[in-house]
Amino acid sequence: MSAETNTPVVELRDIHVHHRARGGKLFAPNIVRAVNGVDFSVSRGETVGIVGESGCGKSTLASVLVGLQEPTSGTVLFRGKDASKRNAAGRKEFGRSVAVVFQDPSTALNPRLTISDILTDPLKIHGIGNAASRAAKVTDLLSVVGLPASAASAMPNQVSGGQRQRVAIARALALDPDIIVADEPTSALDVSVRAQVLNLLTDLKASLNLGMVFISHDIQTVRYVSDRICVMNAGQIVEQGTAAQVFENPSNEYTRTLLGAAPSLLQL
Ligand SMILES: Nc1ncnc2c1ncn2[C@@H]1O[C@H](COP(=O)(O)OP(=O)(O)OP(=O)(O)O)[C@@H](O)[C@H]1O
Repeated sequence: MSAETNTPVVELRDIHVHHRARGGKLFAPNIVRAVNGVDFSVSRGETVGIVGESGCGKSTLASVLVGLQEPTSGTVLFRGKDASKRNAAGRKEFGRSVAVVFQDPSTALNPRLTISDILTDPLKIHGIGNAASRAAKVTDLLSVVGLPASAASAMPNQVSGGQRQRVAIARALALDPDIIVADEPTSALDVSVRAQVLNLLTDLKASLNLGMVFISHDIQTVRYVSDRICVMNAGQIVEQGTAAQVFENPSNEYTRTLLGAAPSLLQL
């Protein structure tokens, strides 16, 4: 891990992601501008919230941030260097440094692997350690996310939804990342465990000095965890600032609409 806190680990410059949608014609396809000119950065030690309604491009932006999706145009910088110009080792380093936690742990975890195998896989893929050190790492990871060591031998469907999301978080931590991108990490969970998982993420971010990108449609949840908030609408970041700035003095009409429609943390 890098000790620097202020240099962005990932920086996006004028990112566009366009998808071909259904319909249209061969020479006149329907184009969805899922992300439409976004500048964004995240450093260690900060939580950046991305909030916006369903379909505004949050998940597409997340997949560019973690290197799963190539933008149609624009530049992704990883530790200050153009990620697209990195060699295989550099791309592997990107994958190691920026981890992702998806919305639904039931689909994000391989149901045929034990939890131990799920946590060991990233270490094997990156050639880290031997059998003994990996087993010790699994025990460590489980403890960090508040699960007993005995969970290692369980299958994902033998633990609760909240525990499964803890396993997904442990997997994200396996390679000692700089940044965790959490895409609606509590939305698929029972209301009763949402706050626990949210608190786990914020505690881990603080204790490990991680950078976190927290993506949600719920502006109150984003406010609870974020140092800085980006409001997204129709593929663009229409407002950004500290939680206080965005909540107390929103400059954009869309932000005011979101705030007006915001339910509350009671939904957690
Ligand atoms: N592979 C794809 N092909 C075509 N259109 C896509 C594709 N992926 C996303 N889109 C479209 O791009 C837009 C942005 O989608 P995206 O999933 O990034 O939004 P989101 O804010 O994360 O929404 P949600 O919270 O519902 O996932 C939507 O209109 C979506 O239908």
